[in-house]
Amino acid sequence: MKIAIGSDHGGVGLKEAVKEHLEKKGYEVKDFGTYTRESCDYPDISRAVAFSVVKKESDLGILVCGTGIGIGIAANKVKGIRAALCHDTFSAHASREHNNANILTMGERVIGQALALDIVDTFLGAKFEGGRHQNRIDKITRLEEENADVEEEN
Ligand SMILES: O=C(CO)[C@H](O)[C@H](O)COP(=O)(O)O
Repeated sequence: MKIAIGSDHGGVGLKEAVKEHLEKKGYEVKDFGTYTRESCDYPDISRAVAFSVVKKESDLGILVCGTGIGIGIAANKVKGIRAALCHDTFSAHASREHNNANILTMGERVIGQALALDIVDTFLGAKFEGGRHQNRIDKITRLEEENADVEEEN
């Protein structure tokens, strides 16, 4: 399985830990940066990881910033992305099983590394259940189309 990862300066420590963890487990990891604590803008990283996922170059993505919030908000602007902020394992498996999330986001300034790695394992190990949840995902997808219609009207 190919996993795209990325972070801003506020999440680079946890991103590096996630990368090492995944590589040890045999995942193919595509790292979109950043690589240092030098300040950068998280939407640039969201864009790179989200595009890798929607273009199917990667199966799933993992994004880390200080809180996990901004980097997820930006990723969710990309059509086809369902980024889920998870700081507990219940949310991590539910985000896959119910929401078919394709990007996990976390905040390095919020949770410890051991919990974060459990969340990563839980997210990657869970599967979308389909059924009634597929109808809801289809409605989310239709919202993206409606947004495009609104843009055309203006
Ligand atoms: O969590 C974040 C976005 O949601 C960023 O990591 C955070 O805003 C960066 O802050 P600063 O520039 O003060 O280091």
